[in-house]
Amino acid sequence: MPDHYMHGFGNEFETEALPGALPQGQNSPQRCPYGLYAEQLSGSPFTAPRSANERSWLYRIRPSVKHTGRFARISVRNWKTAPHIDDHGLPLGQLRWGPQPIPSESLTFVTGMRTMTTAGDVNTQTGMAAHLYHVTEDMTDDYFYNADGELLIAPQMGGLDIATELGLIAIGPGEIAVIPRGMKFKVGQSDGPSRGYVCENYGAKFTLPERGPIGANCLANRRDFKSPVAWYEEKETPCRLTVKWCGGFHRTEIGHSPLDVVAWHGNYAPYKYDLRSFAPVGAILFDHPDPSIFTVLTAPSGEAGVANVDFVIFPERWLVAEHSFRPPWYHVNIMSEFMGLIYGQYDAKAHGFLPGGVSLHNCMLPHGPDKEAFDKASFGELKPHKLTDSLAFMFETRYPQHVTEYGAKLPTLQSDYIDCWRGLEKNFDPKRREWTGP
Ligand SMILES: O=C(O)Cc1cc(O)ccc1O
Repeated sequence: MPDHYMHGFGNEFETEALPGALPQGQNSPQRCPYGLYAEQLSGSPFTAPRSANERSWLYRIRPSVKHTGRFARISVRNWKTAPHIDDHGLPLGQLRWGPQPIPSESLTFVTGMRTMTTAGDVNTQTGMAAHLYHVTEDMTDDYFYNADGELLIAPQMGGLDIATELGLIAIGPGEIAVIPRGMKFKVGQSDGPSRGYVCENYGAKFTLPERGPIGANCLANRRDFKSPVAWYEEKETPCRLTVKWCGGFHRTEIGHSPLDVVAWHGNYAPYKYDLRSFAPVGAILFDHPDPSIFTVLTAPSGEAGVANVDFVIFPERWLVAEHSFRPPWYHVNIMSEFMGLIYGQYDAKAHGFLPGGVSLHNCMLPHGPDKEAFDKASFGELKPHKLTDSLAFMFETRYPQHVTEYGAKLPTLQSDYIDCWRGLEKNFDPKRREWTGP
């Protein structure tokens, strides 16, 4: 199959599904080719600095005003939006959930969204929500857009075909897609039921982190991001468009597909990225560096170095550090960490943290390797070791993450999670500086 993507991050792309559909030399000609309508989709205010200014020009069969009619409010039960604090009574604690079985009921990407945590406030465009999704039904005539934020989608099981206004994106486990705020799309399954994780980012868009002294290469390289070429659906049959707006869901009935963009140019576009193309940089002599070295994408908050949300991965890599405790160290921090596992095992928790599961280490709650990982790392031979079959990730935000009622009541919540640290004993002996074991 030909690669129907254009490579690069934040590029100024140009693409047309019909030859000559893209107006030449101007954005808004008196009459567009093929009788198309010109429309600008702005992801930033007009006046945002050039480096953060994002907009695309869409040449479409009908303007978006024809893709919305009168709205009716609908309920999408388990998709919650910050500020949202449920009174479920779950006490403070480090939390972990096992994976959930794929439900037997019919669920689309929208109705199958289950919010685990919310943080910040959608009304001030700060914060995020962490969701789990289950898809068992395609959104054939159902379309959706999210005015509340962009969606970072990370399948854990089964693939997704995402048809967006700007083109088609296919992703599977190990890949992510990011759908910008305000972009219409629908989701189908590519190989049976799918489940995975979503970060809904209410804040400034995800961008690539600065590399500082690392230089011009490694981590997530721009060329590995892919945006789709133009594609359109000319469908003149009843369709529904659902809009999520400040936490509410609103539906409108239309007589055609809203995915009718025949050509587009600009830098406000959906994209996909294969997490296995991330080039990790790490400790090649000693110690365990801060996990920020594995930041794939960061959504800044306006305060330097303080992310609205970071998307961090823990990929396959070589562990070579000498005389060092190699797994994550014990940690108490201001940021709130939602973690998921796409496949394999995570080195700080070989058991209990399972693919499709979740752990939540909220603001200023201690966490770190379990007893088993501590013992292995403290007494294992420190020869070079390749960490294989492992892909975990973290949505890390400056805002505390509030667990929803749904998350609090899930039967997969592991009430014994705290016990993974129970076996950590007092080893301190003021008379013995060299500690060789219990
Ligand atoms: O395992 C975790 O919970 C996340 C984590 C990873 C790491 O490399 C260092 C600290 C940390 O909290």
